[in-house]
Amino acid sequence: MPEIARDGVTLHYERQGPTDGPAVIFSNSLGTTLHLWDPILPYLPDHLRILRYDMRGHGQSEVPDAPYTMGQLISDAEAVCDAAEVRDAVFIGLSVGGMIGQGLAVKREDIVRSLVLSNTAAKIGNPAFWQERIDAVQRNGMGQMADPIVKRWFGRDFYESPAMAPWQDMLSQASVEGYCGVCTAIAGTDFYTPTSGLRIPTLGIAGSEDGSTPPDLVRETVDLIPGSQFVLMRRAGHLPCVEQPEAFAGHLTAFLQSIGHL
Ligand SMILES: O=C(O)CC1=CCC(=O)O1
Repeated sequence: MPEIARDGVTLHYERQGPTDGPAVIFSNSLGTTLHLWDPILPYLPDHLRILRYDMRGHGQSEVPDAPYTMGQLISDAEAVCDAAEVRDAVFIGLSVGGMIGQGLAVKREDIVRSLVLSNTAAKIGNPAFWQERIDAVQRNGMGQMADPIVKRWFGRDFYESPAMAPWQDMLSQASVEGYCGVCTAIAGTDFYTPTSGLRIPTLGIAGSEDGSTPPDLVRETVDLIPGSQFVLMRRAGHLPCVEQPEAFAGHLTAFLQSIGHL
């Protein structure tokens, strides 16, 4: 079970694929673990070198006391990439994972050669919105909050299907401390200026039914980066890699081909 310690916090990560394959890093969303990406793995090319990790406060990574900062989340991702000796990679980040990707791309050009920004933005919500979420989670616990949050994650068809249950369970099992710590990091992040300076190939992915980061918001962010591509996935919500894994992997693979990463 590979893990590293940074800043006194143990971070869990997993690797798949050949060590000499083209590298991709996956970074997941608030309240999820690295298993968020399980559904797309069977549809990706075999020779990719895949790195996934759990953010601090999530999955099998340690849960330090909240609050956390975006700088800490970015430095954690950087430390995982350094430990796994991953360079020249495509960073695929969903929601807060996409914020981490934007920050790491600014900080470490040697690690992030290209970005996939799925269901994310340079700024998500505002401090009052996130404080309300923190208060509600601290008052009610993750178990009670999982249903209203998951309702915002998925398009209607998926939300009403039995396939939704494991994802609601994942959220119910998240640590309140870790969840609230990351909410604070998101609340304090506005990457419009640094992201506007990025000059790397970028693909934006949005879901037509995403209530958390609607398509216009995703598009506004990827348009900050000249030459970026954008895909709208219809009938998908905030987690299209879960709802439509084959289509999501198809968009990803086509992008990797288009930038010569495959
Ligand atoms: O859980 C949500 O409300 C959606 C979300 C916002 C940032 C993130 O990572 O997930």
